Amino acid sequence: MVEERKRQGKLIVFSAPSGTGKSTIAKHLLERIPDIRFSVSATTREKRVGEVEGINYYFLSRKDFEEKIRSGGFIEHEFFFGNHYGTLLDKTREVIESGSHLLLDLDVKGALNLKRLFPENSLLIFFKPPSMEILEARLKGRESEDEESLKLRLERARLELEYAERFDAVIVNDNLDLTVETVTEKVRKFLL
Ligand SMILES: Nc1ncnc2c1ncn2[C@@H]1O[C@H](COP(=O)(O)OP(=O)(O)OP(=O)(O)O)[C@@H](O)[C@H]1O
Ligand SMILES: Nc1nc2c(ncn2[C@@H]2O[C@H](COP(=O)(O)O)[C@@H](O)[C@H]2O)c(=O)[nH]1
Repeated sequence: MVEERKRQGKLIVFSAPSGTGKSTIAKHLLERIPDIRFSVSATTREKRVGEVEGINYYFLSRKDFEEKIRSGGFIEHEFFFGNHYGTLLDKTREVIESGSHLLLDLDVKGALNLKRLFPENSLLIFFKPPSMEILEARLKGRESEDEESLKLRLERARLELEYAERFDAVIVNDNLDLTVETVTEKVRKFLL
């Protein structure tokens, strides 16, 4: 008897300058397509008010994160804003081998590295803010950053925007409802 191989899940990657709206859009997409799971990354940054271990991130000490890098525990990892961020190998494997799809929220370098590892099985979506002024207002409105962190994030935003054209799709996140509609349609097509 020929054993049928289980279909592997696909990877959807969101990237955008910090504060553009990735997490907000992700929340809506996950409500609309239940077959997608959110990839919980590991980070060494401080937990924000309201964030929950294992839901938003796995919050690791710098020592533990660096130990995990050495033992090959990450598919990809990057260091920016003074902290490590990384996608856990075992969690990712578990989800895609179960046949569920995975939504990842990664910086531009992490996203492009993932594309190299999964060229056929990944869709990279880049979100642009309508303008730098609106991006700054969104970051300030979130009340999550101090002056220094705000400055770092806006500086990095300019650099990240230069990577947009390397992505499979680029969407300006102006009107949230419209963005969610557009993304949902693109993702549904990709998952067919
Ligand atoms: N289309 C939109 N119009 C107005 N405000 C928005 C829109 N999308 C997101 N926001 C708001 O902008 C702020 C930043 O959004 P969010 O936290 O989702 O960004 P992010 O890209 O995930 O940031 P980070 O990369 O730092 O996690 C939030 O307060 C969110 O409510
Ligand atoms: N390369 C990776 N980038 C990641 C990962 N997890 C999150 N991120 C990116 O970090 C920034 C900042 O996040 P914040 O929670 O501190 O605001 C954000 O733009 C994410 O896209 C990861 O595992 N790898």
